[in-house]
Amino acid sequence: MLLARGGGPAGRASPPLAALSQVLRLERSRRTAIVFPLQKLERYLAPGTDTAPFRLFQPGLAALQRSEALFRSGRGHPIDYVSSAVRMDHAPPPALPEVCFIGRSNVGKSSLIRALFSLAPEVEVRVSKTPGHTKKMNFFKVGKYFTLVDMPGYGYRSPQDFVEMVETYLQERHNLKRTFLLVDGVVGLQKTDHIAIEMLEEFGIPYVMVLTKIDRASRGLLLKNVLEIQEFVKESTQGCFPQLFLVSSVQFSGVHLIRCFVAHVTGNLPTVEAEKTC
Ligand SMILES: Nc1nc2c(ncn2[C@@H]2O[C@H](COP(=O)(O)OP(=O)(O)OP(=O)(O)O)[C@@H](O)[C@H]2O)c(=O)[nH]1
Ligand SMILES: [Mg+2]
Repeated sequence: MLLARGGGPAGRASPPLAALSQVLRLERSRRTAIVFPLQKLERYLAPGTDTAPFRLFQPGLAALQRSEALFRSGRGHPIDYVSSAVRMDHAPPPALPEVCFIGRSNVGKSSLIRALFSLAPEVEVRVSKTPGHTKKMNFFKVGKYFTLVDMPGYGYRSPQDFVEMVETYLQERHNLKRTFLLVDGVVGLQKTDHIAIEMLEEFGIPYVMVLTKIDRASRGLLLKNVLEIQEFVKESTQGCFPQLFLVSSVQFSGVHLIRCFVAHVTGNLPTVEAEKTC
């Protein structure tokens, strides 16, 4: 596997904590909060709470570093926006393993993708305060390893052809390895999220839930939402990975772990490494 090193072109600097080397300089507890935000919550749970799903995917430093290298552009390892599509026949050929990010308008899909790509500053990912900003499926190519798709949001001000566009994509995209369903960490699961979950379940598409904007939720609220969703996933879903992922695209918490999970599900990380613990 190619491990590209070095930064992108001069110009935009990477945000603090975008690179593991920056995180490793923090003291231990703060480091855990950034790399494994879900584990950080563990100590506030009542004794006897089932925390096994908190640690299903718990990569070691080598795996985290290997994944980060994939997300760092460099000579011989370009990371590029490829194209936007509203119809499947406009999508790029399904040549590489792919992951996509779906969720309600404004939940933070584009922001998370921007954070994932922060070590490739030449890649532009647009975010906006206004819901309904992303109107097309935006495809990004990470070297010769995988593609990543930023989807328009559902719910408020979603594009009219959303249902047709996204449903068709999910049903037809054979190289799709995992769907990341983003849920707002402050408000928890909403009615429209349940509709999306039903659709993923019905199509038999493997997915994983990501709680976003955790910097905005109090610890109590976050715990409540995490436990509720975890229970729901256990009792009512088949295709959802039992471990929730928590992210703040502003503070960078959870972003390194998602890079690693993307590398893992697209077959770019040896299984043994993904299973090793820190
Ligand atoms: N505090 C905080 N704000 C965030 C975070 N992620 C996104 N936001 C803000 O939420 C708003 C929406 O973010 P986007 O990333 O554009 O959301 P989206 O899901 O792509 O929205 P659509 O394209 O409209 O579907 C922006 O104002 C972001 O700055 C986060 O982790 N923390
Ligand atoms: Mg967007």
